[in-house]
Amino acid sequence: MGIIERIKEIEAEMARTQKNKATEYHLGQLKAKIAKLRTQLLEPPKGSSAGGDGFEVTKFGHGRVALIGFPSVGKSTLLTMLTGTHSEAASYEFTTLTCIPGIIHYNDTKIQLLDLPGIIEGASEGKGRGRQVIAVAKSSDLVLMVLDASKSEGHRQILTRELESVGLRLNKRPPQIYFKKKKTGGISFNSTLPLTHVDEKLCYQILHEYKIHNAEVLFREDATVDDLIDVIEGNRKYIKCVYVYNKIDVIGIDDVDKLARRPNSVVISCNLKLNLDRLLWKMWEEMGLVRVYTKPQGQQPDFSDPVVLSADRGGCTVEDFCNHIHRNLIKDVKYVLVWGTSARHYPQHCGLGHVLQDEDVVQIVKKKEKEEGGRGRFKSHSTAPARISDRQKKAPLKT
Ligand SMILES: Nc1nc2c(ncn2[C@@H]2O[C@H](COP(=O)(O)OP(=O)(O)OP(=O)(O)O)[C@@H](O)[C@H]2O)c(=O)[nH]1
Ligand SMILES: [K+]
Ligand SMILES: [Mg+2]
Repeated sequence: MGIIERIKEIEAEMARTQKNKATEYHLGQLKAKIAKLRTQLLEPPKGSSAGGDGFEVTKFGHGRVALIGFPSVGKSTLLTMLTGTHSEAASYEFTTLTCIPGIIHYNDTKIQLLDLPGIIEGASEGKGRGRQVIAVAKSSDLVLMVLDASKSEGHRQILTRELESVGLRLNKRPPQIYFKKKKTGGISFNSTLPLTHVDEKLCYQILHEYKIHNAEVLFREDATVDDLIDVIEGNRKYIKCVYVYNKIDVIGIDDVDKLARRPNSVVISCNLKLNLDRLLWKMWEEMGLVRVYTKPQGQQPDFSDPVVLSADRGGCTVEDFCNHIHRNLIKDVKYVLVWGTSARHYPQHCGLGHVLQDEDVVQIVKKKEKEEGGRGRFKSHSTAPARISDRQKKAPLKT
């Protein structure tokens, strides 16, 4: 029996099983069995080469965004509108067959947008090009789930399920469960609060299913069995997702209004060029990019060329910023001067641990500069940056 058939069989058994206190342990065990099989399913078949199907696109820019959706919802039309790169669009399904990259220039940053083939129910099991598409989604910083505003809401659920079943978690944070495998000592199970979904016995049973007999488990929130399995599997990918309802030109205003009010959703029409600026803004917000402008001593910063940091990718501290410029820079840094929203006063003298915010301006003061020149600390940074964003204007500038 193949893996997919085994998953189907266990799912059928779960559907047959009544949910109550007595069956809770059995159901938990079945869930763990399915999770293990799904992980097996994700492993590339032996002897298969990774290349050749047109899906390998090199990462480019400051972030990667993937367009995921059913066929003919308007993904390619959207890529063409936002990036200027042409991607074939047509009224028949599966027009797009590979991964097509484009670049969005926004707020002095470059964001890679990827057009992908449509996916259908069963994609996670290999239907269509589902597996490849989902692999690209996993490599992204943000998923734009494109939906046809005139079609049923069921599409969103089906897509979410497909992505979930291969370990993608949309708009969720990792469960607050500490889990560490040990060599000896048995299983220690603790929680910092009363638990309503999982007890010690259930936890043991799940761990047993994974043949784990020595481990430390600490629940820091009232997590579920599924959360526990996610933590044990350890290969889950937590990605932000914006739901993009396209084709609002073909539905009534009341329906548009309802969709627009859903969380993490943006309504657009590619045909009428409606609300695309709002979509870009939302995309930018969700990516959480932090632009930092470097100010050479005595000069103005180059406001067209920021160092772009992100909490998800490497962090936003002064140390991350320095490492971004040059890997050996850090040992020469004495302190930095910061102008911008992260600074309490302008300029603020900050150490390596200081967390920078979007549109901060940073001047690096090196150890030897001070020693060699013997210049006064305050004279050396006498020029304040000329362009300061509206948010930064709230505090006065030192010159
Ligand atoms: N009414 C309306 N039609 C649209 C809109 N955007 C795209 N379309 C049409 O929808 C059809 C499908 O568009 P595509 O961009 O090819 O859709 P896709 O999601 O890339 O499709 P596949 O590549 O086949 O998965 C085309 O006929 C588009 O002209 C829109 O805002 N409103
Ligand atoms: K199409
Ligand atoms: Mg397409």
